[in-house]
Amino acid sequence: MPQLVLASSSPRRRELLDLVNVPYEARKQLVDESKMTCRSPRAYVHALAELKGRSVPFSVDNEVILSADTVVSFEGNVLGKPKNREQAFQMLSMLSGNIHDVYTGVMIRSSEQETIFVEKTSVEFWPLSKEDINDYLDTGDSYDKAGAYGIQSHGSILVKQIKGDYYNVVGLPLSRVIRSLRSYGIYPDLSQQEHKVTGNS
Ligand SMILES: Cc1cn([C@H]2C[C@H](O)[C@@H](COP(=O)(O)OP(=O)(O)OP(=O)(O)O)O2)c(=O)[nH]c1=O
Repeated sequence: MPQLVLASSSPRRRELLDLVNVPYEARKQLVDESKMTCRSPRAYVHALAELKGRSVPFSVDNEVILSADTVVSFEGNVLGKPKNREQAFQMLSMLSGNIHDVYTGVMIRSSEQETIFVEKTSVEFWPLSKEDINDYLDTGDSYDKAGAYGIQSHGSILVKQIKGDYYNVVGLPLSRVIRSLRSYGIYPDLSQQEHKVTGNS
């Protein structure tokens, strides 16, 4: 049986694989993202996903390595994680009332085959006042996330609508990843899902 290795320290990417019960082992990748030169967002996440994927060696024969990189792109600016509150404020001010794109690059590789793709989701923010932004920054949710927000947490309040895969914004385009993993012999264990029925009785 092929073994999936998630080359990532992102808690979000782990949670997303857990959501569909894909068994994996997480292994930290050690790529220095600050050394990357800026290019188009699509080329950037493609190159970083590949660098991260190749930085984790196979430790046994039947491993399948999965890596990813996510950025926010707005009017030619590629936004990664903010370094401090001031930068986070600038990013959110830029995104306020506008539509931006979130790109995630994904690499899947085994000793026999490789897949790399990039998924894009468009996100529209509500117009945000300085107070809205400062209230959000006070939550501390911004700092480890591209574009300085987390759509899955307090940042959901900032978002008016999205077009594309929601999970792509959170860091892994889940349905496309799961579909690609099939060709590597890796499948979600859907029998483990709990079925909870709620309602009036
Ligand atoms: C836009 C957005 C990004 N993010 C996160 C996903 C990614 O973890 C992070 C972007 O940083 P990445 O460099 O893609 O990933 P990472 O450094 O967290 O983890 P690793 O490289 O080890 O895999 O931003 C959210 O969680 N929610 C959002 O709404």
